[in-house]
Amino acid sequence: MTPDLLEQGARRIEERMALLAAGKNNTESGGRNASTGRVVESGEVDVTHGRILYLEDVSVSFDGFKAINKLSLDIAPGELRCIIGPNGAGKTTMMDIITGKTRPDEGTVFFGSTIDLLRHKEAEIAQLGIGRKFQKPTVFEQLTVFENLELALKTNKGVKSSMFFRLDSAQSDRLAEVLVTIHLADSVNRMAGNLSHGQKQWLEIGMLLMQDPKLLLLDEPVAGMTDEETARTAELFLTLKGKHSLMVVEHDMSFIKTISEIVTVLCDGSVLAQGTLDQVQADERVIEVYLGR
Ligand SMILES: Nc1ncnc2c1ncn2[C@@H]1O[C@H](COP(=O)(O)OP(=O)(O)OP(=O)(O)O)[C@@H](O)[C@H]1O
Repeated sequence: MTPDLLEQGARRIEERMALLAAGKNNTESGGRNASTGRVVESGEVDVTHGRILYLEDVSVSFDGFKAINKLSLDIAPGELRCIIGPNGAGKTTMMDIITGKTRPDEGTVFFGSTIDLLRHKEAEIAQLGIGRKFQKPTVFEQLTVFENLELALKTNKGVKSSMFFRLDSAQSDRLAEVLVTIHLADSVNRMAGNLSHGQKQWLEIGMLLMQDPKLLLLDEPVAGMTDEETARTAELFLTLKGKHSLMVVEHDMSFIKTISEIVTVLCDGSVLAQGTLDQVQADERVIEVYLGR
């Protein structure tokens, strides 16, 4: 993502924060900025409207039960958005819809302003630059940290080209950079199976980073981590913010407090509240359904 686009994203977040500070809790997906008319190169996501992800009036039912109900939200380029909400609120289903695993019954889901995600299959969406990390780490335990990261570059390649795959110098540089980012530079030759739970989570995030995703969806990334690992994960996410857009679903409020700018509260498949953590924590409706009295 170019500094130009990141600046636009940052501006959009600042505008949102100013709105929120003024007490205008914007839970709608409206408020589109006028296009700057910037020319978008092929392979790049068009964020000239200040959005990398845009959902409008999305609904899906399972056996007549509305798991997602007219859900609208959008995310700015480079933003780190936290999503909270009670069990069954629809957080995972929302990620399933964004990544093409579940098709909604109705609604709009756009990546940037030109890519209609509902027209793409799951594998294509990953290739477009949306990476997803599930709650449980799924690294290759019998391979080293290095091999896991190297493997992440081979995915989506044919068997033959995978066999003869060699890192070029740009890829080697990227791998070295990712190792530092995920705090595993000292563990490059360790078997992934011997890493701690937190380190496995970081390695899996590193595998996603090897593909340089524009948007990362992270489902309960600090569940099961020690306090120290959680603190380092917060550091990691704050490093990623700006370079990537992140959507983080988490129940750990102290973690959310460390990393959050805007927090979206989902309930019954739609946005119940949105704002800074202090704002949503003070919202009676959020206290009622999620945070408890
Ligand atoms: N494939 C499915 N078939 C039937 N019901 C489903 C399916 N997927 C999700 N649901 C239901 O939709 C609702 C939303 O589930 P979802 O997993 O998205 O919630 P969540 O907010 O991620 O919850 P949690 O915090 O517990 O992970 C739940 O009531 C769930 O049982």
